[in-house]
Amino acid sequence: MKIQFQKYQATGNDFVIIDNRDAKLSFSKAQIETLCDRKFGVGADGLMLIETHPTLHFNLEYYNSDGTQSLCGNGSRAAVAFAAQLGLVNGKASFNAYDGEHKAELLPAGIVRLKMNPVAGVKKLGDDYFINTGSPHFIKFVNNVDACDVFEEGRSIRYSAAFKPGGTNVNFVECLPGNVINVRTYERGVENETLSCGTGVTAAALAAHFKGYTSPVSIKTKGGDLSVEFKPGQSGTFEEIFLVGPAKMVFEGSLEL
Ligand SMILES: N[C@@H](CCC[C@H](N)C(=O)O)C(=O)O
Repeated sequence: MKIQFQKYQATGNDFVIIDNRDAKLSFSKAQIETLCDRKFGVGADGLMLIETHPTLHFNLEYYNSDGTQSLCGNGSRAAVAFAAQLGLVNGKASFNAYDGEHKAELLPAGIVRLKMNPVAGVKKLGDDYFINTGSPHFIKFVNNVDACDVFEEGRSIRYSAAFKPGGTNVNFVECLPGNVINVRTYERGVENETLSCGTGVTAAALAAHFKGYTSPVSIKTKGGDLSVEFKPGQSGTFEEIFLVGPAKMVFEGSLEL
């Protein structure tokens, strides 16, 4: 079967996106792994299918490169840019994702401002935090993020007993002056460091709030810059959370599966 796809990147988190509005396609775990493989397939951190929704602009099915599903913040921003290119949305978008409904806005220069769902149940674990921003995130504050062994230390926390059975994504966060943080993330489901993780930088910005950082927090990642806006509520809750940053089409093609 020949499939048309587009490849997008959103601050270096990269995705294969397929228009599946005719609901003809479904993928096995093995097919997703091959498609996302950087030697045997197109190569991506995840696969996204854009599907129809009865009341919203579209339904988004997101798969990590190992075939598991969760909310992807950067993927959602890329999906909104893709939907605009399809002519499905114009300026503002509403869609359903793994954690429910989202709204987004397309801003000039390819910037997508994605509304995240409210956050509650923040856990402080010693000097670290665990925050679910649609996907689970462990936040570890460090003095020098460039010196971190993100793969080894991230993988060991991801598979630790405390987070079984689902596991967690792991973010290493360095606080910088001027309301800026620098974040590196080990991603569950990719099982490696990615260049940026949207739900991860969102969780990192919310955790930084407990250290005095205020909305909007500016975030540096290996894949580029993002910002996170939020309103803190009672007892460690947050609402009106927005993840803002670029998303760009890289190439399009077709593949045989
Ligand atoms: N890259 C994503 C996160 C994707 C989901 C995550 N790997 C998980 O399974 O929890 C993002 O930008 O949020």
